[in-house]
Amino acid sequence: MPNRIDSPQFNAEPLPLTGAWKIQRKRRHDERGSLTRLYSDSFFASLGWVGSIVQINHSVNTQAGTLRGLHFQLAPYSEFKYVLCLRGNVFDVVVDLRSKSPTFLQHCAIDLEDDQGVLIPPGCAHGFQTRVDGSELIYLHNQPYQPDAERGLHYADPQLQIAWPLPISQISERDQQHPPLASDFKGL
Ligand SMILES: Cc1cn([C@H]2C[C@H](O)[C@@H](COP(=O)(O)OP(=O)(O)O[C@H]3O[C@H](C)C(=O)[C@H](O)[C@H]3O)O2)c(=O)[nH]c1=O
Repeated sequence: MPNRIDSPQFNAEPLPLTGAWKIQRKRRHDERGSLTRLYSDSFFASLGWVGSIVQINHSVNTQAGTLRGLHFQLAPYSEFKYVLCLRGNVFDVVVDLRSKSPTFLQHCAIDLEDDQGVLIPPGCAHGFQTRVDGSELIYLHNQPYQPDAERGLHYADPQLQIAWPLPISQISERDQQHPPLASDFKGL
């Protein structure tokens, strides 16, 4: 497992799932306010990111306890996803669905607050639960949104055993209805 990677604008720590990183943005303060860099192709290429940024999404979540996910896209639209927290605090979960991965079907959960983010490699599902009202995330994707290629895991799937921190306050109909993983699920 590579060690942490540092630059003047970021530092990145490897997560237990190969190719996933927790990223800390370094905020430059001065008397006017502050500046942070959200992304740079050289730094993210050093973490394994491939291709250009094809799409950027902004997720605004009114209530604490809101749960979104767990979502992933099937090949050929499986994607690198860089999820960064702009406001608030979220319990962020990445599930390894890569059939050949030593951490297949394992997940890692990390808290993200402002100036923190997570880089998620292709073949992983992503979801989060907000810990505070008004939590906002920005997503950078290296593949376009393809609804026909999108799939979901159920947040309470017994094969995943994810310990969500709060009672769920808001969740979409669709996210409540994802089927459980088949007991012989072979992965992606
Ligand atoms: C993701 C996406 C959605 N949409 C449309 C589809 C729906 O009409 C509406 C809300 O979509 P959805 O309920 O899928 O949004 P989230 O539940 O926040 O999904 C996201 O949250 C989880 C945690 C993720 O990791 C994914 O990036 C993403 O799937 O926006 C678009 O038009 N473009 C898009 O890229």
